[in-house]
Amino acid sequence: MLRLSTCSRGAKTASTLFPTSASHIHPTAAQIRCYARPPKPSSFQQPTAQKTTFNSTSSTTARAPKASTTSNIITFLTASSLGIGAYLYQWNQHRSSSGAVSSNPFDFFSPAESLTTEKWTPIQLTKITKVSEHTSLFEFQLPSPCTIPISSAIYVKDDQIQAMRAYTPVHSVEQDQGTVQLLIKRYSEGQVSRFMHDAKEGQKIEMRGPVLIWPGGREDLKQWDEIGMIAGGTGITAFMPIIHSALTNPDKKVKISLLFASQSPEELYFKDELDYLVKTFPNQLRVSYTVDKVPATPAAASETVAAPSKWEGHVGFVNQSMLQDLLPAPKKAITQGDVAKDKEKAEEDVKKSIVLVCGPENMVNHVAGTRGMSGQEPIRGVLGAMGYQREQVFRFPN
Ligand SMILES: Cc1cc2nc3c(=O)[nH]c(=O)nc-3n(C[C@H](O)[C@H](O)[C@H](O)COP(=O)(O)OP(=O)(O)OC[C@H]3O[C@@H](n4cnc5c(N)ncnc54)[C@H](O)[C@@H]3O)c2cc1C
Repeated sequence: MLRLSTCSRGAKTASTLFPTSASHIHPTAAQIRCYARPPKPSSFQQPTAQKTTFNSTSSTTARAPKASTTSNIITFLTASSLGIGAYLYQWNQHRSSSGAVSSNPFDFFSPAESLTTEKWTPIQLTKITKVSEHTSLFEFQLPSPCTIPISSAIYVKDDQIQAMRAYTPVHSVEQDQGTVQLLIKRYSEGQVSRFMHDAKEGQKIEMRGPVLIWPGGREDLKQWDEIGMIAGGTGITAFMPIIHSALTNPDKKVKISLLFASQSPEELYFKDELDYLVKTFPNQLRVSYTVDKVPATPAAASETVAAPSKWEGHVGFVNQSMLQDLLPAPKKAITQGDVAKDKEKAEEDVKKSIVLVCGPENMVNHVAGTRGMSGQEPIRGVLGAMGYQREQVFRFPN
């Protein structure tokens, strides 16, 4: 069964889509700090103009001790409106200096909501970068800094038709961050992906989350010696933060091997970054690529597409020969017949390596068999034929 508890402001437990029955991973309930930070009143400098006005108002009152009740009320109302005016002025000063997105000056009393699982929040789309013919990177400015856990998803809503879809933040880190980037591929019949590709910079998009998909934070990763990854197309978004987290962890050098499959070289997103990381961490990271097809002629290739003569990766759908020297080997299955000691050893063995699969449904089905609603269906497909068991494979939802 899927657990969908909430992550909310004030350091509550992360939401998770991770199956609670999965025995091979121990979700450590990553704490998500995702909260609004209203400006502190004490940090505001009272503008000189208002100070003068306040002084003159109070001195007027002091010089008229016998003023009537009516004039006292007028004085009080004047002072109050000047006070509110001063506050609004200060708020605007603060907004323009901090770059905060909220347009509500009374957020001082009711803080600006940041991204939360509890409700839809309009988040400003600040930048769109085209990365291939059908795919763009969308950057959003959060109303206030928020920790987006590694391997989490954010829901995006097309509010015209009330449809929502999950997307994986590409550069999530284990610290407060002010922006979120989503890599979204446009499908010609797709509702939310078309809505996003029609969106304009400056527009606000309704979002909800983050929801933890797999515990891939620095502490969680330490339990593994080796992680194998098979990504299909935009499925690479789930793996980029895990790779960064593993490579920058000084406490444990987890080995990572990745097979990245895409339709064409152009759709091998972040390839330059991955190649750079392989050169920088040659003992820790291995990456291999496969594409459905390479462009027929060099002339057919765009500037960003590798010409056929330059293509050195595999061609074709994921198969055993692409995986067998790359991934951590399949572990011995634990059977009822195992004596307690062997079972313990086999369980320990299984814990040390895992294979993650993320991509479009067809690709995941081909590689590991259908995940089913629970994500717990037996491993079939290419990995099943190679002897991988359910305990050693995690199929990301798609
Ligand atoms: C946890 C999670 C994380 C995800 N992260 C990302 C991400 O980072 N980037 C990203 O682009 N997508 C991601 N997805 C997929 C995304 O949620 C949507 O399913 C996708 O954008 C299509 O939505 P749509 O509304 O445009 O299409 P829909 O209206 O749902 O589908 C309409 C038609 O579009 C086509 N279509 C839809 N999806 C696919 C597909 N995957 N492959 C081939 N054809 C398809 C089919 O023809 C389908 O019939 C993620 C999904 C999950 C569950």
